[in-house]
Amino acid sequence: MSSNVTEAASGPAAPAFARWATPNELPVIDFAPLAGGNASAIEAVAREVDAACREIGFLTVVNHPVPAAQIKDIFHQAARFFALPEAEKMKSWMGNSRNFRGFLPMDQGADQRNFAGAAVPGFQQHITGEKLKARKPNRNEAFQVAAEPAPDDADVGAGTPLHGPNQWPADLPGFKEAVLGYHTTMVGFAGLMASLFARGLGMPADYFAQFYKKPLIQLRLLHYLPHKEDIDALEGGDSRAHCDAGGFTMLQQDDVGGLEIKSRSGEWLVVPPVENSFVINIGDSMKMWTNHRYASTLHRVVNRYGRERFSVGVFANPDYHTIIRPLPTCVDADNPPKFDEMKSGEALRFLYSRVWPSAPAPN
Ligand SMILES: O=C(O)CCC(=O)C(=O)O
Ligand SMILES: [Fe+2]
Repeated sequence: MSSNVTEAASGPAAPAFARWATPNELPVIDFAPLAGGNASAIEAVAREVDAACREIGFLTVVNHPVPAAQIKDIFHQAARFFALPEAEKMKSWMGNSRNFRGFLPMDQGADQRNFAGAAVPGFQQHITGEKLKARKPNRNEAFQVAAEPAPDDADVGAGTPLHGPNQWPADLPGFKEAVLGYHTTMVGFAGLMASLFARGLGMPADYFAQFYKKPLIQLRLLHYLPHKEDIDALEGGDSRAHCDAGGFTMLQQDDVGGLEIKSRSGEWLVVPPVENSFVINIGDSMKMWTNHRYASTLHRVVNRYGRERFSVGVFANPDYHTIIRPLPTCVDADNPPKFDEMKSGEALRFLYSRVWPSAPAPN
């Protein structure tokens, strides 16, 4: 694994069809100063994060609080799960869930009969209208979970969308515990990120906490085979390039590489794998919250590297009932509000039901 970005930036593997992002384009931000609790050091980190979010909406974080052993283990768990026979994996098929939990096989899309939720102007524009019809499913297999609800969960009882059970493989000892353990750790890290965003946006550090009380934070294990098709097929109307939908994403990719982000000038930049780092990116919900001050940047994965690739994404979505309105610090005479309000849960349902399979809702 590359030990630093400079090495990756000048490494021999730079593909001809895209190029490595440089640290100027994709900042590498050191979180070590946060550990000391020094107020001005925290502000300085928040300002760096803020600048990256305004500019490209992606950043690489080193010296983050997630234990290296836990990261190693989640990749181990992902490899165990995806190595199961297809029939075993299909026992936890996402299409059996109404909450978009479970196994998503390669190349599988949604069923139009399950489309739900309402479109919001400015949100998930890569799937609105005709673009959705031209879009092919992703060429990866995935396994998705969210928080495990308590037996007496009020939202599950009330039938609130996106709340419900996970689907676990029957015969994979320790898998459920490890995956939920990683989820719990990442909920903590998401809280830290949210406090940095709030500081950078001139809001109280705990501002977002009120919207992350029972957050719909998803964990997605991903497995990609080497890409054989013509790469140009990913560029046009049928691109699987996308902007993330929720607040922000916290990603682990292995040392294969393959995550590419579209620069403002229209170039595809490869995100260099940096050992023990997280890639953090802004999703459409945070773009909306910040009245488009923060960039939600188009990205895709193309595994051009001849070996299988694993990644683990954590999607920090707020509580279902969150109403997103432009933050007061992001609105002024030069930046009038770009929208009135957005119902977070319904907006996420709009996306999920269009890209993933689902069991039909009860009548
Ligand atoms: O696998 C990756 O590196 C990124 C995956 C991704 O963009 C997503 O699942 O939203
Ligand atoms: Fe993404």
